Amino acid sequence: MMDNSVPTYSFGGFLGAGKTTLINHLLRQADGRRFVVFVNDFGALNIDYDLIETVEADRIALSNGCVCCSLNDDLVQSMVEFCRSDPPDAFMIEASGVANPRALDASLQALAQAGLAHAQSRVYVLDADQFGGLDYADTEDLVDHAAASDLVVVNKSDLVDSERMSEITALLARSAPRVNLHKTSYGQLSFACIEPAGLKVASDAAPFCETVNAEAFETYSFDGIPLLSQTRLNDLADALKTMCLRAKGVVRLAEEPDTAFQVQLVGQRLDVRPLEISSDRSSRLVAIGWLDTIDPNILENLLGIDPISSSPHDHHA
Ligand SMILES: Nc1nc2c(ncn2[C@@H]2O[C@H](COP(=O)(O)OP(=O)(O)OP(=O)(O)O)[C@@H](O)[C@H]2O)c(=O)[nH]1
Repeated sequence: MMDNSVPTYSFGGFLGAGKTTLINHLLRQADGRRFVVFVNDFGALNIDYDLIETVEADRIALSNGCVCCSLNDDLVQSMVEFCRSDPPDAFMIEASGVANPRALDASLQALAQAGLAHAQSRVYVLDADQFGGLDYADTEDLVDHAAASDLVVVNKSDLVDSERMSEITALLARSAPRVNLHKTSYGQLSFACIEPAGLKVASDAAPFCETVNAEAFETYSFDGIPLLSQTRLNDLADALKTMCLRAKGVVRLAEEPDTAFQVQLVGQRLDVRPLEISSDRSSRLVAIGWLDTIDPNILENLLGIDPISSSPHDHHA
């Protein structure tokens, strides 16, 4: 029975660590296999959905909640439907950047018992540049989440020197000795590395645990943003840097209205570049921060519209 069940790869990691980038890199190695990718964005708009490349993959968006709690049932139901009607070669689940990776374990165990799908490997992406920049308790959380995975991908190696990278890998080796480690830049990892056969260490089965700190975050989502001048975009970037942990979206500039630009902010690092994947969707932005750090009036004024939704994380464990 297990033979027919669909292998499932799950991807966790803090806001902006590089989960989507890694998944896209892995999808480019699909080699004829059909993947169904579940993308869970934190916020009412699923920006990642547009950023996942879909050469041979189906994308399913799970928005406005978190697979760690409120969306778990939606995810399981959708996986069951695929397994019964049109099973893919594999599932990939990108958890939102605020999810505890353990929260998927119970669902995957239930699907395995039903002979439908099973956890193939649990991948955790760590941002080498941001790691340690959060406060102590949050850094502990990341290490704890990493320890609950089979494989930790220490990403953004291009942004840190070798000494810093060695400190991070030494810390992980001490705190999470039973996970496999890979260092990457832009998620450039061979698919073979995430296969069980590619894992050198057999990790402990992580106990299911309901602790998530997701309610510590708030998010504001804006849809239908009018054309922005370059100056307005610069002011927006400055405001986001002071208030947010993470922002992402697609905007259009008055100076170049036919080009959609993707906006990516992780910590203080801002990246604005033309969107490679064509999108006819409206201009959108999601801003995520710690609770009570975002002033929505400032964003409303800069964007010229009200948020379509704002929420502290709606946490129902
Ligand atoms: N310099 C550098 N930037 C990277 C690397 N990997 C990803 N990025 C950039 O970091 C930003 C966030 O990457 P994503 O792949 O969207 O991160 P994510 O974990 O999916 O983000 P959330 O789902 O919002 O939590 C984007 O601007 C990426 O281009 C890397 O290795 N080096």
